[in-house]
Amino acid sequence: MNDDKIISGKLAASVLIEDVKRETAALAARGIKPGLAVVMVGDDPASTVYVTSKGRMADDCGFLSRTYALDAKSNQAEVIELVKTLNDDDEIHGILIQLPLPAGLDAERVIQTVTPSKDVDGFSEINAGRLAIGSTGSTIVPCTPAGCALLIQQRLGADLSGKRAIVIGRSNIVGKPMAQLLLAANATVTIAHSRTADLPSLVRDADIVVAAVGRPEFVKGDWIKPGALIIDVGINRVSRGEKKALVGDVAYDECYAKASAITPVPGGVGPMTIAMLMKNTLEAARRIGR
Ligand SMILES: Nc1nc(=O)c2c([nH]1)NC[C@@H]1CN(c3ccc(C(=O)N[C@@H](CCC(=O)O)C(=O)O)cc3)C=[N+]21
Repeated sequence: MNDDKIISGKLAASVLIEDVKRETAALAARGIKPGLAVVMVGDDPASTVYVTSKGRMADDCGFLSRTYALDAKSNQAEVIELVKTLNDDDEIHGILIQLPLPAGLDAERVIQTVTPSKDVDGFSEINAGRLAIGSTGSTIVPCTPAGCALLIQQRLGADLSGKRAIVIGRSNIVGKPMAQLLLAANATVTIAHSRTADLPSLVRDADIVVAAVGRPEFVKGDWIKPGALIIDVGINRVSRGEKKALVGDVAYDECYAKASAITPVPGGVGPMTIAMLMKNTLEAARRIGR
């Protein structure tokens, strides 16, 4: 079971978490305890699971962890009010608005209410803009693409000069920031999406494939250039006969056969997302400095 073609996000995440724990203990000596607030509206079962595991991980790291579970019928003003209160709360260094928000709430407005220094998801205009202009320093990078970039770097090195990457998906949460990170690492980047023509032929040119489309087993093995590195961001719950299974956005077995390396689902990108959230919260606490 030691297949080095499989990129274990689970393992890489546990290494990151050990770092975070050590650095959190060191910050405690300066009287700083990172505080993470997760705001969830409604009771979507998948969101409940994610929020619980984020809270547990924050506790594990030695953070202050607070979860706000608001009623599904909360109105815009109530949610905004809570976010503003957290912006001003000295115990809180990171604020995460669990997505999706119920229809009827303006998610974009809620997200943009989070003060950029506490925006540990990296979704604010300031953090997205800093990433886009290649600003180093205080940018907070969205957790999922940051985790993917680290996995890519661990396999291929920090400099992707001469490599072609394709990002399938153009969301603000994954696709766009992922493309920025690949570009910053000198890759030649294509962003594909639902309106892209002849996706298979674009994928066939790519040395790095990042699939973030949200469609189960969408990327096929015969699209993959032999030796490509595949990062599967998808998490799709599907029925397999009687059973339920978790599958990614790539058809795993056939893509595995062609790839030099591939992330599994589960145990790939998911755990890296949570680890990066902890890292972003620690970093926010260190910068805020109280
Ligand atoms: N503001 C915001 N930020 C997010 O980062 C965010 C969000 N909203 N909304 C929902 C998505 C989803 N997400 C996951 C994180 C970890 C796993 C994870 O650790 N998955 C495990 C187990 C999966 C399972 O068994 O369900 C794995 O892939 O191995 C999955 C999904 C973060 N999200």
